[in-house]
Amino acid sequence: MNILIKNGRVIDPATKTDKISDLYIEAGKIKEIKDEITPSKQDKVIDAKGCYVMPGLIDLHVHLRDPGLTYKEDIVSGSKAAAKGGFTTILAMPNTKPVIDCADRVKYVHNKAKEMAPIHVLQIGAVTKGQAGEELSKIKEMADAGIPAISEDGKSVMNAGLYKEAMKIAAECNIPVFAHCEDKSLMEVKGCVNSDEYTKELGLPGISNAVEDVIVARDILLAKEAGAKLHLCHCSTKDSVEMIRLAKEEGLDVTGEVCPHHFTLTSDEIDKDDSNYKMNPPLRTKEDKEALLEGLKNDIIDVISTDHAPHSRDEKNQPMEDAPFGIVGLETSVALTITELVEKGIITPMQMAEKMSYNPAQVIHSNKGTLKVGAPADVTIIDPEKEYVIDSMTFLSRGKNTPFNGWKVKGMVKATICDGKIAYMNQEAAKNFK
Ligand SMILES: NC(=O)N[C@@H](CC(=O)O)C(=O)O
Ligand SMILES: [Zn+2]
Ligand SMILES: [Zn+2]
Repeated sequence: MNILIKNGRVIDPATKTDKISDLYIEAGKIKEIKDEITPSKQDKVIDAKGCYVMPGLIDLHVHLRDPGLTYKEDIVSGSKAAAKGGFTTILAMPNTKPVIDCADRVKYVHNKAKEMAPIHVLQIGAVTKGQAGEELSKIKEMADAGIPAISEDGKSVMNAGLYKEAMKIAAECNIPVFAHCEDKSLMEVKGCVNSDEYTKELGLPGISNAVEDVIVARDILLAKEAGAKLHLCHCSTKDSVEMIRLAKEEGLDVTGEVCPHHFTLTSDEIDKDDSNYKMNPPLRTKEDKEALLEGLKNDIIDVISTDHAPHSRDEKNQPMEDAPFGIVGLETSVALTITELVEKGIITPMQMAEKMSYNPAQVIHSNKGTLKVGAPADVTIIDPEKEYVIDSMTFLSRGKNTPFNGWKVKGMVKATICDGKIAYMNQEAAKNFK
């Protein structure tokens, strides 16, 4: 099937293109971008007037919960939710049951995804066996099986010597290390929200900035000595941003990601009785959020990822202290990025394409994230003017745990095309789809 996308605003960071054009997809590849392309009879035509046409979005940080925790999500439900959210590639974190720490488990995810997912799913390998922090997992074997990165996400590897060994192996395999930065020994017992005046008033135990910051500092120093490429997950504090700035200034191979909830909400907006405001790291102060926004604006922060962390209703339906950390994000990320960042003039649409597609591709040394002629036809079409109200009941994800239910937002995914095939098409858009 050949697809002609008409009259869209084609935004491609790789070629520095930002122009109203037609884009033609043939045999799964980008064939041509021109002012005006005339469709032949058998072509599918998508009217993209008023829409961004971006390289397919890439989410470096997703929890698919498969294997073992599929009551929360699985590869099929998660990848369908991702396609609806505009993503053509997602990276799955290895904190499943069992943990993904050997090649066979990587292959299980890749094979199931190839068979059943509408988009590309890449499985990340754990740093240590069973994420127990004691013995390294089979990193080389997993690298041969195609992992794009290693990560202990959900926790930090507290044994710095062991972590440095892992970093050296990752460097040899030419894959990055994705770091979840958290020193649990620094947080209050049952810490569940940021440590500040407001949460103290609420009587909730806290997680201070240092819980994150000391490990960010450590991991940058370890990566420097190990010669590894380090990607810092879900940065939430102002000092994280500052340390990434310094690392970059020094020429280290360090990148940072921020999640929509951290650039949208602050700790003083937490509803004490709603654990959908509980995630790790926690919502921080206005000062931290400002630093994240500044980091996004001046490109210290390279990547916007979701940290999509689905949990069941029963699990989340517990008091703040007892509920698990995490919220879903695949189906709200584009709207929050447009509403909070693009509309407010913090980043340009070009920067949005960089942080949600081109830069994530660069982090994992992928040739995706571009609309160059000849590239695989992974394309996302977004209507930035479309206003709607977020309704978690319409999510394709099994997880409905979001603090953004009922929020009025702007920016809707119209279509997601993966390898030249329609992975998702918005109902309304489908009506005009010839
Ligand atoms: N972010 C979260 O709050 N939760 C994640 C773990 C993680 O990303 O650290 C999860 O797996 O549920
Ligand atoms: Zn994490
Ligand atoms: Zn995570």
